[in-house]
Amino acid sequence: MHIAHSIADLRSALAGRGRPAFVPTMGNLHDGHIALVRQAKPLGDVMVSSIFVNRLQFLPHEDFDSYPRTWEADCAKLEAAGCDVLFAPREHDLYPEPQTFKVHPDPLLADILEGHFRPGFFVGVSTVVMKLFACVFAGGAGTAVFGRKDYQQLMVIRQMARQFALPIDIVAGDTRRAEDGLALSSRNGYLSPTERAEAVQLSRALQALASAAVAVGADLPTLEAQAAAALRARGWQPDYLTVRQRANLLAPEGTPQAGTLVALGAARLGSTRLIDNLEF
Ligand SMILES: Nc1ncnc2c1ncn2[C@@H]1O[C@H](COP(=O)(O)OP(=O)(O)OP(=O)(O)O)[C@@H](O)[C@H]1O
Ligand SMILES: CC(C)(CO)[C@@H](O)C(=O)[O-]
Ligand code: BAL
Repeated sequence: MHIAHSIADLRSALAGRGRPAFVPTMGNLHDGHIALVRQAKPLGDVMVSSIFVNRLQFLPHEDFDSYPRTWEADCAKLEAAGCDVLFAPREHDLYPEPQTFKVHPDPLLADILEGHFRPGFFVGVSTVVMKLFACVFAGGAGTAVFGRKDYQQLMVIRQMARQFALPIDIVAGDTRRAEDGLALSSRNGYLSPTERAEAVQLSRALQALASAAVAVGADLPTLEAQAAAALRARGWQPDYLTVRQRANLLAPEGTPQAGTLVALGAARLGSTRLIDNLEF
């Protein structure tokens, strides 16, 4: 596996290697990331991953400084999974001057849910992903794989690729879970043992919300409030638990078609903020 820290080194490592299949990450890799790498590998001629903790997508009070950085273990996992080129720029390699040009996604999609509770988050994500794409796909077309766990992020990136006519196929990877059902996430490492045992309740709450939502005469706002109250009673601080249309993340209107909805949730357990979702 070739490790490139600079854009110039990345481009020379990729020159003449064909179409990249790309998996961007913030490192501290777990089996969810590695599943994306394995899924991406046959989708291109050269498998590229990136590790970059992107300051632009963190609010000042968030965990940019404490975000887990596990460089040696990450390299070993990527190499074992068949990654050909790892792009790991330092901050000044990717942002040699202040990034004043930014990608501003559609507020209808990006200022709700995650974007409401993390203002500016999707500007930071879209900007860095556009820049990573410019670095990795300099030679032309390819494929990039993103996890469904970050459901809204996947939708924002898809819309960005479509509206900018980027020659990049955006492919979704399923959410990998621990045995108890907790979605794997780098931030799970912040949980105490007691919190870790409790953490699966977020996905259970989404399952219960989804089941209740399909009952005849279900009143979604009431069910959503009840789902949040049930988590609050267990010691969580929910940001949202909600049922939305998969197509646009807006609230469903009328009687939705089967298989068009998604339950999404974000909640804090102690100081750890977790997200999850369930299509139904
Ligand atoms: N459990 C998972 N299964 C599949 N893909 C995942 C999973 N968790 C994260 N991903 C995907 O991996 C890519 C990189 O995500 P990231 O490095 O932020 O990991 P993360 O575990 O989600 O971290 P965080 O805890 O910071 O949200 C994203 O496309 C994300 O959706
Ligand atoms: C896509 C991404 C690598 C951009 O920093 C990040 O948001 C992530 O890891 O999901
Ligand atoms: N997993 C998406 C990146 C973030 O939470 O900052």
